[in-house]
Amino acid sequence: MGVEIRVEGLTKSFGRQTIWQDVSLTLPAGEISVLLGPSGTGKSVFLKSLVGLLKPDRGHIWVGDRDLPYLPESQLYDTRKLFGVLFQDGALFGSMNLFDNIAFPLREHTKKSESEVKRIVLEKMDMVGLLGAEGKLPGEISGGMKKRAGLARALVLDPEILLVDEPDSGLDPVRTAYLNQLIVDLNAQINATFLIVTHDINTARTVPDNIGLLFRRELVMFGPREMLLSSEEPVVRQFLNARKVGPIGMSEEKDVSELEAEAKMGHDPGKLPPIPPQLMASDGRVRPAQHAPGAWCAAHGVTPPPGSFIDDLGRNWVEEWPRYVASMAPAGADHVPGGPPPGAPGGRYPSPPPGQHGAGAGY
Ligand SMILES: Nc1ncnc2c1ncn2[C@@H]1O[C@H](COP(=O)(O)OP(=O)(O)OP(=O)(O)O)[C@@H](O)[C@H]1O
Repeated sequence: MGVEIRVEGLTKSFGRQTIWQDVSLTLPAGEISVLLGPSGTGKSVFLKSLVGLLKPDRGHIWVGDRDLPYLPESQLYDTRKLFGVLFQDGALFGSMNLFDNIAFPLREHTKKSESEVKRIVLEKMDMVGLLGAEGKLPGEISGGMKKRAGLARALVLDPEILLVDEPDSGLDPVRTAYLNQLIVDLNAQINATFLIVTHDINTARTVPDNIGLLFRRELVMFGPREMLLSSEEPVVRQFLNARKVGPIGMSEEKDVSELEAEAKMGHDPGKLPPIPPQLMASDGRVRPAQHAPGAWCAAHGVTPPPGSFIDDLGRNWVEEWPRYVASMAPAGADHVPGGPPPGAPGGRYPSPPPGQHGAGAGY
């Protein structure tokens, strides 16, 4: 199970430029969180601060009982091994083939034998669907393959925390959909704590357990996906619905006169769209940290927008969920007698741990 990361009052500036201030949030262990924000709001700076590549001006980053910004170099080095990071461009070495790129952290940070290195590299390449491409150079493969190679490299030290910076950058919508599925599948498999920075609204709406939004040098909101997707807060609503109406302007924020003009024109932000069902692991399993659809809304007395949690086949996943979970195999069994409920994704899923699925679990 991944570890929880607790960020308290974190502030970062470069010279006189404050990037963000007083950021506090908790990345729950094993859950997938997404960080959003207009360009330049410091999302990448936040990821780099989390992994200790940038030092904040003040505040705390608790990883277990270690406060990362204040660790002596030797402990920081150890703590960093808990993290796997996929940088925006994959950060692969151009002159090394994929095998050597992915093996790099193992050869650099462990004393494993070459046969052990080979076993681990091939296992991770298999996990991201790259088996057979070991000998290719980064310049010979597509953008999507580079991302997957970067992911395999981020996984070789079996991280407890996986940070992913813009997995969708430079990818077409279909490749983005495949990569999103891979991220959800990996979370189901390794159960680490994930934080993904993205601009892709579809990713933000369907993949994570939690969403955070940076704007005007602050973390506007961070919480369960359902909380943000049902929020009436203008910035959150504008961003998550990719609309022009709202406080975010062409170059960061609109001024008062622009907002007044918008109000005079009678522009209103419209109705909130339905909350889509969350993306499931491709074999249909419930991720250990996954919450029941509608659980946050039910626990907080929030009526989700009409049409929420209904999939393309018209099934309402709030109603479907107890049946879906109940039909799962008993712990240890591989297959569900009779298969999954009609139309449920995949046909093979393990029993979820107890206590994960009741309304309000974990909130
Ligand atoms: N090492 C650095 N030194 C000085 N300024 C920096 C440094 N790294 C980032 N910045 C500045 O911090 C701000 C935030 O950058 P960052 O890349 O984190 O934004 P972002 O939200 O990830 O943007 P995008 O969505 O466009 O990738 C920018 O103004 C950038 O120029």
